[in-house]
This record gives sequence, structure tokens and C-alpha cells, in this order.
Amino acid sequence: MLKLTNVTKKFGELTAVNSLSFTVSKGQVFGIAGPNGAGKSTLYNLISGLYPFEGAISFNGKEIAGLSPHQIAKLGISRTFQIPQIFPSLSVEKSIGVGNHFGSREGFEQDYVDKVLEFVNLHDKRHAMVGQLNLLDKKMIMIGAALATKPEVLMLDEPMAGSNAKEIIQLMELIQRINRDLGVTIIIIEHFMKVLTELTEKLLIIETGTEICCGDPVEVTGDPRVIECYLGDGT
Ligand SMILES: Nc1ncnc2c1ncn2[C@@H]1O[C@H](COP(=O)(O)OP(=O)(O)OP(=O)(O)O)[C@@H](O)[C@H]1O
Repeated sequence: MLKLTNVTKKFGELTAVNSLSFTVSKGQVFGIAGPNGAGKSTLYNLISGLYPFEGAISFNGKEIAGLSPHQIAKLGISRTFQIPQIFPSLSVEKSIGVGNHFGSREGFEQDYVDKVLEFVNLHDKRHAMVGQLNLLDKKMIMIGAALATKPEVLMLDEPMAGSNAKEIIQLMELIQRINRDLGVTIIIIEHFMKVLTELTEKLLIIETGTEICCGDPVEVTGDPRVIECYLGDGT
């Protein structure tokens, strides 16, 4: 479904993404982890059409290099950000509606916005101003706006950041429902290994833009190269 071939991104002298190749299959939950500065968010920025890059990225067989973020969203790729990107003075309903305006192929659909509000459990807060809500609600709004684009693939950038244990369980449950009930393929960048091993079917570890290891999450997290570069030896 989503295939990256020798994708490289340089910022001047710095190679942020270094010849990465991997495939995400339809319906999969695919994890990405690595130390700070490894190039994870840059990878999302490339797939979202924010920067030009070397190599190839194809989605359902179509090359996406050169397409605008808007065109890529319309193809069915959506994303969230580490820090919730929200419009503080918009209502919850309008914020999710913006996602539907931006990405849906069928034009604006109020019914779909209503469905998303229910799905992310924000129907009771639909008229609240986004800026007045707590971090978990803001995350749910950002995920809801991404879902309102009707994505085939949803890329989540550190969805658990800043959340407590109870919120992490709620977010994990939501991600599983998005994958299972809506059939959306998920790519998730996360630092919490427990979240990655519980949620994902395949895990890619990168360091300084380069692949260290990719495969079964339990095997990957036990790989000595991953322990050395990312997890540490516990001492
Ligand atoms: N627009 C940019 N211009 C120049 N350098 C950039 C730009 N964006 C990212 N970088 C650099 O590219 C490297 C990878 O950054 P990136 O944000 O992708 O890492 P990351 O793995 O997402 O890190 P973190 O876990 O801290 O979010 C870093 O060295 C960063 O400083």
C-alpha cells in the first residue's frame, strides 16, 4: 500500500533520512521508533508532501513525489503531530469539520463529522471551544480531524507524549478501534516500547536517519543493535 524506496532527505550537510526503504501493508499497524533526532518526524513530513526528497514513495502504486500536502490528503494519507495542532477559538465540531473539508474526496459531509465526533467520544463537547479543553481532548480532536479526511492511512506522531497511564490506555484503545473498526492502516511513531509491542505488527528502528532493524516488534526490541543505540542496557 505505502512503499518507500531509498528515501533520503538532506538539510544542507545533515542527512536527516538516509536511504530508507520499507513497505506498510494495508490494514497493518506499523511502528517507528528511534532516539531523538533520528529522523522520524522528517519521514512523516516527506510522506505528507512538506519537503522534496530523493528516492521514491508510492501509495497504492502511485508515486507521490511532487504532490502537495492537500493532494496527498485527498489520496488518503492523513497525520497528527506531536504537539496538538488545533485552532483554539474554533468549536470541536468545526475543528473536525476542517479535516473533512480538507481531505474528503466527496466534499463536506456533516453526517461524517457527526460520526467522527461519536467515534472519538467528543459528541457531548461538540460546541466547546478547543482552546479551553485538556490535552487528551485536544489530542482526540486532532485525531478526529485526521479521521474526518477519511484516510486509508493515519500517521500518528508520538500520540502518547505528555499523557498519564490512564490516558495512554484510552489512546491505545482508540487507535485499535480506528484500525479494527474503520479499517484504517496505522503508522505510529512512539517512544513507549510497551505501546509499540502491544499495538504494532511490524516495528522499524532508525538512528540518524538510517534503518537499524525492522520486523516483529518483540524480536526488534530484543535486538542487541536496538538495545545499544536506543533502549540502553539498563545500567
Ligand atoms: N526543517 C529542518 N531544517 C533543518 N534541519 C532539520 C529540519 N527538520 C529536522 N531537521 C533535523 O533533522 C534531524 C531529524 O529531525 P527529526 O525531527 O525528524 O527527528 P525525530 O526523530 O522526529 O526526533 P524527536 O524524537 O526529537 O522528535 C534533526 O537533526 C533535526 O535537527
